[in-house]
Amino acid sequence: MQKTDRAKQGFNLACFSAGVFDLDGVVTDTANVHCAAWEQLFDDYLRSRAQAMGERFEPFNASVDYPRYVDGKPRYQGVESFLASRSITLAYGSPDDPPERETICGLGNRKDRLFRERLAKDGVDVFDSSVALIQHLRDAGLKIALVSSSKNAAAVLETAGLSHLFDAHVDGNDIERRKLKGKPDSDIFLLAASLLEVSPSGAFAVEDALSGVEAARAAGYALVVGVDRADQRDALLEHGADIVVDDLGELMPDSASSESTLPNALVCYEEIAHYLADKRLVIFLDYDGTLTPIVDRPELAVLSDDMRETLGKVAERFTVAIVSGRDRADVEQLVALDNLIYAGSHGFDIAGPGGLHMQQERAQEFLPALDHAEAELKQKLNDIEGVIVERKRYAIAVHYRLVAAEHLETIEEAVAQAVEASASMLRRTGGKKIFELRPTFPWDKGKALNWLLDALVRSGKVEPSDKDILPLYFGDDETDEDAFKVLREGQGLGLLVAEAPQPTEAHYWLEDPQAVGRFLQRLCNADGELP
Ligand SMILES: O=P(O)(O)OC[C@H]1O[C@H](O[C@H]2O[C@H](CO)[C@@H](O)[C@H](O)[C@H]2O)[C@H](O)[C@@H](O)[C@@H]1O
Repeated sequence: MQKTDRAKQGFNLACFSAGVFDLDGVVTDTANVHCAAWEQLFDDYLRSRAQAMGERFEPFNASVDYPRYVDGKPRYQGVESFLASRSITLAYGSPDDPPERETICGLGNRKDRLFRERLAKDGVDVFDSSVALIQHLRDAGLKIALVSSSKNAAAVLETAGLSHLFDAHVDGNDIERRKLKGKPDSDIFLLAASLLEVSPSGAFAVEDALSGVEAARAAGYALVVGVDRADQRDALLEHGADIVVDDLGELMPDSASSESTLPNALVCYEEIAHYLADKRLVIFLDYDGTLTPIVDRPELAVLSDDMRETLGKVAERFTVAIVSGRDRADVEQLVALDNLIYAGSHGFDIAGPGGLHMQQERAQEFLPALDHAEAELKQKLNDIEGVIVERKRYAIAVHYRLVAAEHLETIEEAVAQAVEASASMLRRTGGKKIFELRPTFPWDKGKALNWLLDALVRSGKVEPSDKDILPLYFGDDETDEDAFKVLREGQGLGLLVAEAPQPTEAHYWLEDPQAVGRFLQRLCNADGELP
């Protein structure tokens, strides 16, 4: 599925009370006009300086210097920051300095003259999809503010005929008048929220500049949307964006499907956190596809150091159980944290701190059937390139991710025959490019989750005191649906990890393991009671 569809289906900005939009590069296509003006200013200046000093002229690099030193910052701050990167120090001067004066303010004013000349010549191009989204959100009752470091923001809006879209403005003139700090400081985002009379924790912010997403994140906005106009998706995420889109049209709800879409857990974090506030959380996490991305071979699914650190922090605050289709010993070794509970083989084998232990006794009865099926499958599938027959204590996974499509039928047939030959001891289940043979004994991740909750209460590890115990289960695969179903029928929240919302028993979705990490970090960073 295309990235566009993914975002469109999952994020409902209308669930916030307000939104704050940057101008240049988000609403109007003026970031490139700014960039061109900066380039002209610095190239002229650096060239004449190099000539005067007999040095080599090294031009402004629009794709590196603009995002790093200038984009999103107030004019004089941008001049200072770029010149510092070239080890050039100039007197600050005064905002009244004429454009010809060699001061920070003089150069800033020169850039402004160049920008205005370009604007007068070329006019303002508008991102129609951004305007349509803002109009839609206004119609849905949201308050909308504009934040811009530019002193030209009002002029740009006026020229584009867009002033009516915003309930409040904060721009470069406010920064100067109120002595605010520019982006990446949080000042102007905090001011925008206060002008709208909302808390940043109930609002979202939209930015295309690295300094901008950083500023919005620092101000505590519930959701920071990065708009990637310059091929810098990863950098936007690193600087604080929760999600990144190429175009704001991706966030426009599709009237045909919006009612049936699953809400995104990061977008609705505040809503979830309020619900969790007076509960005692127990956190269940699947491994493959949830804590690690899906990769070609099982042994390559290695937990990142960041995720391990996050899990460690979560476990300091909440009870955490890893519930995996893998063998318990395997997943224990991959996660390598000793204060967690591990449930392996889809919950057939459970162990945790304080002597917690359970192995389905009846599972032993299925071992001969599994041994037999393993031998049969290995023998039949031996010649098919790419097949992996992964024997686990209480299951066999037949992986076909690396197999050419023409062999799939043969594999499926061999699996069906192995099930048939097991005389009702084994059943086939599915997963991500795997067929699994599992005992017909009625046990799955959902039943394991219930068993664990009871065991935790019995052992006193989780006290059913004044707070309700609330399980949160994160999973990405078919076998996790058993757990989601238990939560939907009882209490708790299921969070599906998937590229896009899909039919599920889960309550929310998260895009990938990185989003799971971000959600967990927010949970464990929340002060005192959640949120
Ligand atoms: O319950 P889980 O912890 O999610 O385990 C489910 C299966 O995960 C593994 O297979 C899956 O991940 C592999 C590595 O990314 C991938 O190559 C494979 O296609 C996926 O199905 C694991 O190997 C299985 O044993 C688990 O049952």
